[in-house]
Amino acid sequence: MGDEDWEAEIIKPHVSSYVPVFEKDRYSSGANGDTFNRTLASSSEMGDGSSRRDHFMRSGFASGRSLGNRGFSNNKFEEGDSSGFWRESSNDCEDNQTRNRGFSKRGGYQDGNDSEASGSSRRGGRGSFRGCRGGFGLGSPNSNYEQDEGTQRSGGIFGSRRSALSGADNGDTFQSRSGSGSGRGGYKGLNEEVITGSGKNSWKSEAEGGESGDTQGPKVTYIPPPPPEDEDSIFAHYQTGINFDKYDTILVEVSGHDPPPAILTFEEANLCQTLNNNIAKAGYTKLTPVQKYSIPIIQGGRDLMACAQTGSGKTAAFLLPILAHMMRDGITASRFKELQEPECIIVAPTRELINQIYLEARKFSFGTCVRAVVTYGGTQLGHSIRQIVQGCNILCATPGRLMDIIGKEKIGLKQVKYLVLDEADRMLDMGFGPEMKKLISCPGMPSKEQRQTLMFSATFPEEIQRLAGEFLKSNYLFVAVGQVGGACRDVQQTILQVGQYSKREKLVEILRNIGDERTMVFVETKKKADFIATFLCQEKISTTSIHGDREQREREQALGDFRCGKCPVLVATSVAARGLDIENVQHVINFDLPSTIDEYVHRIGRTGRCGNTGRAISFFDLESDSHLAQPLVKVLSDAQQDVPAWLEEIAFSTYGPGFSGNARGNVFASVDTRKNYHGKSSLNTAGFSSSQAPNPVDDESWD
Ligand SMILES: Nc1ncnc2c1ncn2[C@@H]1O[C@H](COP(=O)(O)OP(=O)(O)OP(=O)(O)O)[C@@H](O)[C@H]1O
Repeated sequence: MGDEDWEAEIIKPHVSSYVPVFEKDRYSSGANGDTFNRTLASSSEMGDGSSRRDHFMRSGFASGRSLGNRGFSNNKFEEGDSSGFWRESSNDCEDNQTRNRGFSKRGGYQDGNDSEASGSSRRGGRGSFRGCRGGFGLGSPNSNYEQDEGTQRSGGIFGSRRSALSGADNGDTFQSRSGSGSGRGGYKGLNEEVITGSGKNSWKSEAEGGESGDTQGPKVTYIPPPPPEDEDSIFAHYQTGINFDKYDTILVEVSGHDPPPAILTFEEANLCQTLNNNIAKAGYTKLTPVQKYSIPIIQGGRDLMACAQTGSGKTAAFLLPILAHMMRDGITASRFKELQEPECIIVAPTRELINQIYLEARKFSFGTCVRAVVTYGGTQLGHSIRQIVQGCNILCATPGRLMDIIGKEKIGLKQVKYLVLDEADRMLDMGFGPEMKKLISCPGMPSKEQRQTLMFSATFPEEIQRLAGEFLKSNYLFVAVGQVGGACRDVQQTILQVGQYSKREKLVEILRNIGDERTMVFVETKKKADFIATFLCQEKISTTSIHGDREQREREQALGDFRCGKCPVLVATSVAARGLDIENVQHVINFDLPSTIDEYVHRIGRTGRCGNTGRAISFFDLESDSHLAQPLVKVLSDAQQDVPAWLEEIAFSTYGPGFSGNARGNVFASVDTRKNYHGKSSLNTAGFSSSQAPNPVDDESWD
């Protein structure tokens, strides 16, 4: 049972997770088809037309909820028991030792139960971090420990995972977040809505619980700010980097029957004038490899699984051809209807990512009659519904919220022609796979033969590829740009051996050297995100944080402050690992390495995007990260990075003499698995792959 999960299970109705924006100036201190046409070409070869070779706290301060009863002692973070500092391997309950500690010397933090309203004017002692509701230390030892985001956290994974817990020895009450949710059974996207029962209207969730008030927790009232209306903001973009043209040298492999030829230019895509105008306004002059191959495939009506490195333009690779089709075929202009029937549904695992995709859809559909709408958890359902009923051709949604809206009969599926799974490996793993299966078997959803299904990611474990067959037509095409699951070569990767007790010191040292350059710091748990953000705040490094225990408003604020540079450091859990496209992120620091190599690839892909360069530094803890040595060596060598000798040694000693860092192990799907698949499968009993897929109980707040 992972730490994160316990946290997520606990409901505390009123206190939000408040994690601050720390500002310096604010404080004084498929198994189908066995014959394949394979096209292996580098885009540059395509480019010169010659040879497609055929074979191939706001200041303020972090959440007291997470650390409410913990604190500092002697100006140090307490470093727990045998489970070690912040490994928190047992669970969130913690033992008595680490609870109920306040700051014995530093102090200056708020009572963990301050409300948002009251917290804004509070000041701690030493640090003067204002604006907190919550805060570290000083939480009431008898308070319900931890807090849920509210009604959207209910139900367990695949039903009632646990009912109730009583806190270890200290009187804390641990409430299962299941409550009525677990009673209803069903599946939730972690920290998110509950999908329940069967049949019409059986998806109860935040919507019904929160908004109609018949179940647990407070209403979700957050209404996100409206998207920008002015053209400059809609088309704001950052520059491609010096390595953008090098994309052309990446090998591309297309497998499956009868793939259409790649296109080399936007003109060849034969898009309508409005789309071309929008592409130009977005600053796109040249296609990226994944776009060169995916656009004609999608325009040709084929299903697609596409794997391309982080930051290489996968979003436009599906949006542009879908929009082109819509324009060509003509769509019913959006108009008010109680039941909307979108032609396209796009799902992605996190709220911020789906919102980003929505903004891209809005940008490319600017000036057309196509209306995109976004809906995601943590926001008021009524608001989403009001947006939807005004017209919806493209619905961008997180899975839980999507099922809610369908259950409320605001969205009908009959007209769906395009179903897009972004971060598809994540969407099909144990966390979201069941929900996606429900989606495709919803009443009205056209069968896979009748719709076009498109999957995109930078990573595609083999098991997940096999599962995907259920969603895709048997003749789907597989596009692999570079090594499937490989890291972006524009990211300079450094692995440092840092023991858990030295990590904070090292982090500060690195951040001081970095100065004001934008940096994402990844940690493994929500609590630690708060903790490290606070620590950096103490060190007077302007920091904010994002994780699943923060309210949506706070998450968006944090992201906004990071994007605009107000807070150059963002401490994040894996909720921010995938898809987020933030300008000018020059560094990623893995304070903790993630549990899977795929997650590592996604995390470091927040930098080095679109031909820009970036740096990733990862702390490798010998005690806990040895299992990653082998895949790390492979990722590093595939991306032509230096591999430290010590890491190779660990990889070798862990995996024996057969291991070669350069050999293709079974770490990644190197190719379309249909070619390797001989009926073997490592699916678990639920029909979902257990390997590679993040363990949902350890998982972060995916929506
Ligand atoms: N052809 C292009 N020309 C210029 N910029 C582009 C082009 N295609 C995409 N971009 C820009 O590159 C950035 C990265 O694109 P995108 O977010 O779609 O990457 P991705 O492949 O989906 O990454 P990830 O795997 O992290 O989700 C975006 O800012 C996007 O606007």
